Amino acid sequence: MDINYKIKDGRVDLKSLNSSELIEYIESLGEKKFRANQLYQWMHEKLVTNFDDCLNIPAKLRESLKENAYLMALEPIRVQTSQIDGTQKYLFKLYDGNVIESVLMKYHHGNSVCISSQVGCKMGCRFCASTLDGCVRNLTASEMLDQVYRIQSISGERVSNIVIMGSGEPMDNYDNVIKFLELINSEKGLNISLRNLTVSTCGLVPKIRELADLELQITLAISLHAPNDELRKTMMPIANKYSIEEIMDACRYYLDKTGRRISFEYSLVKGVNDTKECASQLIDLVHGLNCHINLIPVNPIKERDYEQSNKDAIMAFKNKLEKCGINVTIRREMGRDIDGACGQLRKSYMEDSHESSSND
Ligand SMILES: C[S@@+](CC[C@H](N)C(=O)[O-])C[C@H]1O[C@@H](n2cnc3c(N)ncnc32)[C@H](O)[C@@H]1O
Ligand code: SF4
Repeated sequence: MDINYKIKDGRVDLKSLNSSELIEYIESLGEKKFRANQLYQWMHEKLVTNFDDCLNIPAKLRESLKENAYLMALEPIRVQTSQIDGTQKYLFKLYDGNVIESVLMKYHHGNSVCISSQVGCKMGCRFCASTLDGCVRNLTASEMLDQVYRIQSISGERVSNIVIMGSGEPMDNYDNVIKFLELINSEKGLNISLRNLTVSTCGLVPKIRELADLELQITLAISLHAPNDELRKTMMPIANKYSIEEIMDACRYYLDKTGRRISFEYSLVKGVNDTKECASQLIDLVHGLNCHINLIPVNPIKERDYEQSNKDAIMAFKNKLEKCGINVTIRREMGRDIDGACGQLRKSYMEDSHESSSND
């Protein structure tokens, strides 16, 4: 696996190392293996953000770690809490000044965190705020982990589900995402079951197949949004590279390998993909596949002209699918009062800071 663990002034990104890599690193400093186990526990179980908080680590080793290694800790710069349902949106500053967003959603079955996988996104989907300024960089495994760790520490809420559905295309940052899955699932860390993890992709077919070969018990969510290639190309540039047929083949492969039901995300846009004809095509497309369809009333962004389908059209679409025995839900809008589509909080923060710096 080609992951660059060096970060910030060439120091080693300790939180991205699994326990055997950490042992190897600590032994390379001339220290005993049990120190690595202690350190792993401080980082991934006790969720410390500072070497000085690792109380049973000798001061000499702490100093050496400060010099040679880096303990990834995101800086929370804004937290918005919904008065309606308690959903919280977090803005975090990264070590290089970039900003990302994550969301904590509270459900009856537990707390779910939606994390970002990249700073921005290069995929260019027309409805999405995350892609408006392109992709700045991939997030490291430690930066993905720390979104969960910080949210759990700040909110005091135990996180049981994670969806990689924030800004970025996880399959475009494949190695770091796989490492994140390994670490978050680690028994020595938060030990979150892979069954409680969802990776959402716009459909990078070769990576879906690579992921299937790992036979992990995670849920694969496909951002489909259109039932035919012609329409999909108007909404998502990736449709020019991979056809829906190729995506469906990859989904069948994923299902064969993992036994996991596939999720499809379908954002309903008024007059674009919410017609009876689209519903019929979608029914034909998923016929016989063990899947679930999540209908999302599109969240309009000011930079684009897409409008949300009206309630009647959404219900008619859902009913048509249901009549054909398809598992379908309409995604509940979480945190409507603090809303903004995914990526919008970051975008408005960037615009505010740009404005205030140009007014200085
Ligand atoms: C932001 S993406 C991140 C994961 C991955 N890149 C993908 O496309 O699946 C997560 C989900 O949010 C959806 N999404 C993005 N912008 C949206 C908007 N304005 N309204 C509704 N859903 C949106 C995407 O289509 C996708 O299903
Ligand atoms: S929907 Fe996903 S793939 Fe498309 S631009 Fe947004 S983050 Fe990227």
